[in-house]
Amino acid sequence: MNNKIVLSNFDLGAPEYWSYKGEGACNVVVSYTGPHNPNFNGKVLRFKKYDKKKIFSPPIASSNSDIISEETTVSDQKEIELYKYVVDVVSPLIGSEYVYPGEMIRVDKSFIQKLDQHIFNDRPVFRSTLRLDYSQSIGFLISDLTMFNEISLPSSFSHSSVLCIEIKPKWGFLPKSHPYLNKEYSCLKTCYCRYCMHQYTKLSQNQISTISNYCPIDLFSNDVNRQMYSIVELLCNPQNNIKIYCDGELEFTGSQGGGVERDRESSISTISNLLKSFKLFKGDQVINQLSQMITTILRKETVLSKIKNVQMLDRLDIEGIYYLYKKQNGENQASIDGVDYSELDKLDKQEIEKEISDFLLSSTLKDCSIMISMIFNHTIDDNTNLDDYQFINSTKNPHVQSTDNNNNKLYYKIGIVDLDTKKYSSIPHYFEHDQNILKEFKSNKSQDLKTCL
Ligand SMILES: O=P(O)(O)O[C@@H]1[C@@H](OP(=O)(O)O)[C@H](OP(=O)(O)O)[C@H](O)[C@H](OP(=O)(O)O)[C@H]1OP(=O)(O)O
Ligand SMILES: Nc1ncnc2c1ncn2[C@@H]1O[C@H](COP(=O)(O)OP(=O)(O)OP(=O)(O)O)[C@@H](O)[C@H]1O
Repeated sequence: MNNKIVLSNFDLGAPEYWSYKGEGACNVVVSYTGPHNPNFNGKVLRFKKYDKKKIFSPPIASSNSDIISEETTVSDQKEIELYKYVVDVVSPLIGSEYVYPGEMIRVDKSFIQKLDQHIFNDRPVFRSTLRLDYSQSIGFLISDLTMFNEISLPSSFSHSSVLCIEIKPKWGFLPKSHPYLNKEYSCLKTCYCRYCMHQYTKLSQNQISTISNYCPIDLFSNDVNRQMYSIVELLCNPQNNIKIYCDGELEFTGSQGGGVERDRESSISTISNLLKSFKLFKGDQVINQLSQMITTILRKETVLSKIKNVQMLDRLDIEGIYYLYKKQNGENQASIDGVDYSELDKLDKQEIEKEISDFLLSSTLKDCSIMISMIFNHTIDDNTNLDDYQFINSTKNPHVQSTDNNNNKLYYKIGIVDLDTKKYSSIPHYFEHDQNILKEFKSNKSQDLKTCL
């Protein structure tokens, strides 16, 4: 295998050629909207934001023999490590067909500074306090997963809009019961999923205004009705878990995703009107038809099971991992009555390292997003039977016959984004966060709340 990573030098043109596309907690993504350029059409750039915790990042000579470059900063080194992690570790586990690591490119610092100013007013206010990291000189040039540029579609699709649904599914499994789990909460922890419990903390901190009925256990369940229900609930209460792009533009998300705060009815009508305006859907059943469409695509693919399998590398739960973390760091472990750590004490040094690295890998997949873009050339109405449609993964079938009858065909592609590494040093925070979520949930959940099993 060729391990050399080439840092390509591109003239990215004027910062004004790039438009704000989206962002999460750590990265900003811009898409190319400048004059025709085969290097950039249908591509996005992903840049890191300034990391508050970073103390100092002087330029240093590259010590990494895998890298072909003249000079890299500490901040750049992190990006290079991230790239290698996605390509060498994550991609083989979740399937290279779903991973678009893109190309690592060298970027002029003044470009980043100017781009930062250019996009500032388009960014959600609650995110915009963290500016782009001016010390970086590396960016990622990635295929725009909201579009279909690199795939040749039949000419009858040339006037159809591209619909892209992005889902941040979160944790799709329940932990096993372990003898070292905090007894006060262990019954809750094994019956209610992390997402559903976390809703109560988010509500108490005014991050959300209503508890969502979306449950990741439904989405990952493989039960078609539970899956469809989960997508409907995501659409009705989007928070930061669902986004809708039409022709590459972000048109709908929740307030936590950078959108407007809406109630259930308003979300339903906004989505229905939006998809009707793009002539993608018509009638009264837009939400149900859309959720069936997404469910059908996900069920044809292995993306959910692959994500869940990696998430389940969290075998010991954060309560076990934090115990091992403290042991590694020589911290005193207070013995708690009735709590049995013997299972953990049996692990040797290598086994502890393996459990912790698998836990961090799992944490990456607990926070990733799935982008599903689709294109179809007939408006879907209430009478459209989606079972009559042929759902075609366009990346697996790139050679489309233009003479085919394309009336009942829907082409889609899927990419998983945000596969960033999670930090070892975050383990104490993860433990504290976990216990706070459990505490808040225990004091506020109603007696008759249905479990996530
Ligand atoms: O811990 P969680 O489940 O709240 O996840 C965090 C996300 O919150 P969410 O619950 O999805 O709203 C959080 O998302 P938001 O900033 O809330 O949109 C980040 O993705 C965060 O990642 P990082 O630590 O900044 O790399 C996520 O932190 P990690 O736990 O993945 O490190
Ligand atoms: N390849 C891509 N094509 C199109 N849009 C993308 C692509 N990658 C990311 N995006 C958009 O940009 C947004 C932010 O990207 P990303 O999730 O990587 O940021 P992040 O800061 O790492 O997120 P998080 O808060 O989850 O850590 C995504 O939610 C998605 O809408």
